[in-house]
This record gives sequence, C-alpha cells and structure tokens, in this order.
Amino acid sequence: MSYQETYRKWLESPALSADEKEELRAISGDDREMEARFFAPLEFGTAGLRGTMCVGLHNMNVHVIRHATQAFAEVILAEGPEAAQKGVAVCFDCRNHSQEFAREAACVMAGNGIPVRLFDALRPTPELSFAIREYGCIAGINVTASHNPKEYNGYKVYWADGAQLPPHHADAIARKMAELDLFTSIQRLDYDAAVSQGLITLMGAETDEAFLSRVMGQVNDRAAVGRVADDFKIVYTPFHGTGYKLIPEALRRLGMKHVLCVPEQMVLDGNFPTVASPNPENPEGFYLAVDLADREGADLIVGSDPDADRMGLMVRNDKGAFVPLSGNQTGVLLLDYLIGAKKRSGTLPENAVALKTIVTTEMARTVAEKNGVRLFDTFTGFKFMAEKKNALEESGEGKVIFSYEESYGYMMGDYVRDKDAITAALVATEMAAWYHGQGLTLYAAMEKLYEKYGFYGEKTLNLVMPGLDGLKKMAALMRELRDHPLCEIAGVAVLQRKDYSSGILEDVSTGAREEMELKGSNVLKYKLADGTDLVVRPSGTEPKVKVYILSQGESHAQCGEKISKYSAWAETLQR
Ligand SMILES: O=P(O)(O)OC[C@H]1O[C@H](O)[C@H](O)[C@@H](O)[C@@H]1O
Repeated sequence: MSYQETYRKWLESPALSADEKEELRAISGDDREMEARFFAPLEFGTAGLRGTMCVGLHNMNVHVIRHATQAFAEVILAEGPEAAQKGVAVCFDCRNHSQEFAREAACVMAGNGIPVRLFDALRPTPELSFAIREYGCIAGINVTASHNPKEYNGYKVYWADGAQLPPHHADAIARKMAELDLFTSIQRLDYDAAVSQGLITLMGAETDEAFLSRVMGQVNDRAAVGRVADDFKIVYTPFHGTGYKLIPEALRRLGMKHVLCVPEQMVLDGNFPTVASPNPENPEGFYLAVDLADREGADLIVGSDPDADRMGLMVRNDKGAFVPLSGNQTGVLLLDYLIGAKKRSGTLPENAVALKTIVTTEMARTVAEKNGVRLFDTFTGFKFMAEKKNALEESGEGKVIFSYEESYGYMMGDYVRDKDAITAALVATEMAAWYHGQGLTLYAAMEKLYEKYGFYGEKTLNLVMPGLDGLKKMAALMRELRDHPLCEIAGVAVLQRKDYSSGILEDVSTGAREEMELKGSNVLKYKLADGTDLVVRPSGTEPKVKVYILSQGESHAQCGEKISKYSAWAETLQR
C-alpha cells in the first residue's frame, strides 16, 4: 500500500476519533509529512518501538500501541494457555500519554484473555524487569522513550527472564504485526470491565518494597558510608522522571544523611521543562544540580534519566569544579570498586565475570583481567547482556558481578535483566563515600586508575541522518564501507577488520579470515596499528550512524591527539 493509500485508510477508519481525523486532515496538503507518517510501520529497534507522538503509522499513538500489543498477545498465546496465564506486567514512565498507552496495552492483553499486572503509577524501568521475575510473568511491556526528547514515546517488550526481547523473538512480533490489520484485528476489553473481571490487577507499594529490599542487598560496605555520612553530601536529580522516589529512599537506607534533591526537577513532568534533553549523557542538563551542589558544598551529583535506567555522575575535578564522568569512566570505576569491595568482604565469586558491549572501553577488560576476573563482550543493549549472563550462569561457566555499556547503563545483582539506575546510584554513592573516606574524589580516583591500568580515552561521534533520506544514506554508508574495505584510516594502518554482520574477522596483512562468536548485527570494527579501536554502526534508537573511537596511549594528551585525528576522519563519513 502506498503512503497515500495508508493515509486514506486511517482517515476513513472508525477507530479514529474526531480529533485524530482532524489532525490528519490538517496535513492533507503536506506530502512530505504524509509520507513521513505513513511510508512504513515503526520497526522494532535496539529497544522495541520508538517514535514521535502523533497520528500516523510511523508514530506512537493508541492505534500503534494496540496493534503491537495484539501481535505480542498472539505471540504469547502461541506459547500455550498455561504460559499465557502467567500474565504480563505493564509499566510506564512520566511522559505525556505514557499512562494512557500503558492502559491501552493492558486492555488489549486483557481482551485476549491474558492477565495483566499494571503499575498503579509511573515506575522505573528496572522495577518492571524485577516485577516480571518476581511474579513469574511470561512477559512485560514498558511504555517509555527513556532519555529521548519530549516529543517521543516508546514501547519496550520483555520476556519471562525480565530482559527485553532478543531480535529473533522481537521479529516474531514484527511478523505478526505485518499479518494483522492495525484496526480490525484488535481484541480489547474496556479498562473497568477488565479490572472487575480480575484481568487487570494493580502493583503498588508492595512491589516497591520487594524491589528496594533486593536493591539494598547490593550494598558492599555500609561502614564506609557510616564513617563519612556526617559531612559527605550528594545532590540528586531525576530529570522530572521516575527515579524521584526510590533513589532518594535507597540512599537514605544506605545511611546517607545529606541527600539534596533538585527541587525543580523533582516535579514529574513529561515536558521536561528545565532541560533540552533529559539525558544524563548531556552534562548541560545538570546546571540546576551544579548550582545547588555549589551552594551547599556537595561532593557528588547523581542523575537518572526519566525511566531511571540510565545514571550519570558529576564529580569535582582537581580545581573543585563539577565535571561529568563519562559512562565508560563510571563503569570502569564501578568495576574496579566492586572487585575490590567484594575481595575485601570475601564475597567475590571464584568464577566472577564482567560484561560490557563491543563499543565500550577496553579499559574495562584491563581492569577485569588484571584482577583475575574474566570479561566478555556483547552487542549493544542489555537484552544481549542478559542473554550472556543467563547462559554463563546456567552452564556454571561464570558468575556475572557487573554488566555495563558506555551509554550510562549498569546492571548488578540477580533481580533485574536491564540497566538499573536505582542500584547503580546506590553503589556509586557507596563507592564515592569509600573514596571520600580516603580523601579522594571520584575524579582523583579515576586518575589513579589511569596511572594503574594505563591511559584510555573514548569519544562517540553521531552522524545524524534524519528522515527517509537518512535511512538510505545510512545504508549507503555501511554498504560502501563493506564494498571498499579500509586498509588505513587517517594514515594509520588497519590491522584487523571485524564485520559483526557476517561474524568474520579479517587480518588485513595476511587476508586470513576467521569466524567470531558474535554475529548478526550491522556493526564494523577496525583495530588500528596504534592500538585504537574504531567502531561504526547505525543506532538502533535514533536516526544516526555512530562512530566510536576507543583509544589508548601513554598519556591523556596522546589519547586526545588520537581522538582528534579519528574524529576528523569520522566527520568525512557524514553525508
Ligand atoms: O546506540 P543505540 O542503538 O541508539 O542505543 C543506545 C542505547 O539505547 C537504549 O538506551 C538502550 O536501552 C541501550 O542499550 C542502548 O545502548
């Protein structure tokens, strides 16, 4: 069907309200807008569906939510009646329409006879992952666009282990969606009817408490906090989102006496009025936190994104000014701290393992291996880390103590299979308190790690390619890099090329090829003669190709020079 036909189908459907039809009529003369909204359905990417909120096939609205949920329900029903009766947990964040979309998803599951446990109000993403496992649900749904700008919303799907669906399973939903008519295939029960029939039940404070008690089990060294609690101060911001309740509560339970929350950003608001982007990866959003921390003489700033799966830290540098720690740095600090704390308390498993993604700093490998801990790489996304954790632990091959990716995601413990800002904020605060007791800021602690393990520097360049043209440009760039394999980059020889799509590693000088364990993802990785790794991949969540520069050298200056050189090269890839 052409986009014009799909547009007309929507306009004529009785499923659309008068307001929705009005919105569509308003774009009738705008061909580009019509094409952008109706050229194709949204695809399941790194984290399920994500799009801007408006009426359209390529957007987030109740119709797309119902359609995806009908397809998901049929995938669940195919597992048999016993599996379906385990039910689905449904969660949502603070975004505009999130609660409405979550209720719609619940009503469609109920209409298919599948029981739903719906949160009574917004909750952090990791609490959903926990609830699926805790209540033995078959699956989960989360309505959130995580850290994206306010125009976006998203739909994440989880399976019984509490992890987001791996690609082969998500593909089954996508295939079902293609088979099912978006309007006429939907089986939906009204919310009140579903509640009165017991098909929708609510989760509330009891689930928070069960989750928090597991989170608190991740504390390694409460005494380290007790020793500094009188003067160690932190500032926390939830960026208007779901971390607002449980993170301050977890920090209080840790024994922190001075937790100052940024009042303007404690206000739940899907318009994120105080920030351009509610993403702890963007340090600009921390300006209110920095003001408060400077006024109050705080030592550390912790922030979580709107669905409280990402966590970011701002620390005082050697001049006393607040600077961001990158996700790579925070992960390295946490990994080193956790290994040390667990060794000190005698709780480090003998076969301890850490996980990171292929685009995360190699410094983590050095830290792990120098401490006798194995480290494995996965593709981007916690579904892959969850899969690896399950496989290693089920086979008895290893016990995962920490998993992380550079994009500010950290996972600890056994009760979640997704990134978890609640536990990460707790352990990062404990770690900062432990260093504070030795007169060190996290900034100083990071410098010591560089001296101990070697200098590393990372940078990610985003080659933004929006719209329909952008999709084509991204595909063309990846094709070109495959059709004309690079032998040198910015004048430096390429030693190895890894194509994670085919799973082939090629030695450039000998031409020898071998199969890698990881394959099936559109990612290219180059190992260069100066020790740098460069990775090129299209983002699964935003219209951009990401180029990751992972350098190492003898000093910060040397890493910096390499980063500038390869950044200049990466910019030449922008179409
Ligand atoms: O690099 P992208 O595909 O855009 O993904 C960036 C990030 O998006 C989400 O937050 C996912 O949950 C992460 O696992 C991922 O690292």
